[in-house]
Amino acid sequence: MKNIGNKVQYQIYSTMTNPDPNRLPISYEEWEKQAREVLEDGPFYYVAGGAGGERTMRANVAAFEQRKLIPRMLRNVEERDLSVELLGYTFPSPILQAPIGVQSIIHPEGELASAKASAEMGIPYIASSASSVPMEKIAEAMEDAARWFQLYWSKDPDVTASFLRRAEASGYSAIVVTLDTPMMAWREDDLKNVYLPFLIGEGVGNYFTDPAFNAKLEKSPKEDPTAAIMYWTQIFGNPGLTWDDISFIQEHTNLPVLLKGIMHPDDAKLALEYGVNGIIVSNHGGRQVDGTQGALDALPKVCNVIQDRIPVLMDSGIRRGSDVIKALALGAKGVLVGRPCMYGLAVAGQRGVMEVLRNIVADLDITLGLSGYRTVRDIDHSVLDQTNVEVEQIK
Ligand SMILES: Cc1cc2nc3c(=O)[nH]c(=O)nc-3n(C[C@H](O)[C@H](O)[C@H](O)COP(=O)(O)O)c2cc1C
Ligand SMILES: O=C(O)C(=O)c1ccccc1
Repeated sequence: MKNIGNKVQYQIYSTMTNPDPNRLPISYEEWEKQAREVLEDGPFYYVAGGAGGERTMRANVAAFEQRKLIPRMLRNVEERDLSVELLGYTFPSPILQAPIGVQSIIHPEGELASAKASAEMGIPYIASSASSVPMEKIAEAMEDAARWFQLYWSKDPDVTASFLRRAEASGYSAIVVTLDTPMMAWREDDLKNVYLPFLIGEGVGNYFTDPAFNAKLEKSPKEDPTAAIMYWTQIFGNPGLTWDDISFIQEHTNLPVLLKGIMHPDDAKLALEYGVNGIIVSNHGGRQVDGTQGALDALPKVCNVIQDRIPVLMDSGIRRGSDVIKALALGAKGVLVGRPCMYGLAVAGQRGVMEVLRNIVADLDITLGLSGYRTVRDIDHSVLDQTNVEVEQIK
């Protein structure tokens, strides 16, 4: 993706004399607005909403607003390179697609469209345990493109072990264990709309095709979907887990294990002690605990603990190129993009997700150069204004 920003800008401006009648939005706000127009209340608020009074969602955005970049001049930024190395793989940019379940409520092609968009762009795709279609179908659609599997750690250990086996067998190259969702949060929009997609059999593609899951049912999910959904609600999450259980995951996979949902520096310390291969600083896009710190604000202390021993990624609030730069400046090695991709999916399926990703990457490339950097690896906290922030947090 060398100088991709200039190429995308040129491509867009070159339609000036011959406008494209099917033009898609550019800004995050416009994508969200158009998604609102095409989705019913239930699905739209399921995606757009957060936990409680949405204070965490606002804190995520505010954290990016509060940090300020100070660009550097005259540093030859003619040839830029966005590539990064993560867990021994080289990726074209530090951007990954966040794991998002139940995409059938957003677009009929769901995960197959978003996964193909990722494959086309070379952007790693993190498939959710709660995908509408089984992980093998996503893998097939992506051919040999980079993909990780996000595990919802089931209360049924046979299901967990089976998911790990299936992910390895279908070519996923890392396991992302999401720790912040052992149960669904108090989500006011969904309660108001009386909307929970799983209860109507959406987002259970991996479970209903799983031999370990089906072995626990008297009748197959096809014969008795209600009983299968009931069993799913019992085993989906496990609030009883502790750090000592991490060994179960490590014993059941040869893939690198990343923990998603780490916010506290003491949990970062535990992640190191328990020998995981990476962490993702995240508050789940403000969908789990209302009133937490913005995820960006949790990064410096976490990175201080980790000291580059394992990669730290982050998500929750990434909307534009400059957000990516701020996250990298505070120690992240990569970032996950969530809702923006889903608004792209709602508005225009695979093409929509591709354009959302392409535009964030293009914006990142241009903003990187204009800030005085040729590669994302060169970014550090010196690009940030240190006034009015807790300087001691930034190392
Ligand atoms: C509709 C929706 C479904 C999600 N499903 C999952 C999931 O299945 N697994 C998971 O680990 N995170 C899930 N997330 C959280 C995302 O992976 C990510 O942490 C979050 O969206 C990042 O914040 P952002 O939307 O502000 O970019 C979901 C988020 C949304 C919006
Ligand atoms: O809605 C979510 O945020 C989420 O993570 C989830 C949880 C279970 C199934 C699907 C998505």
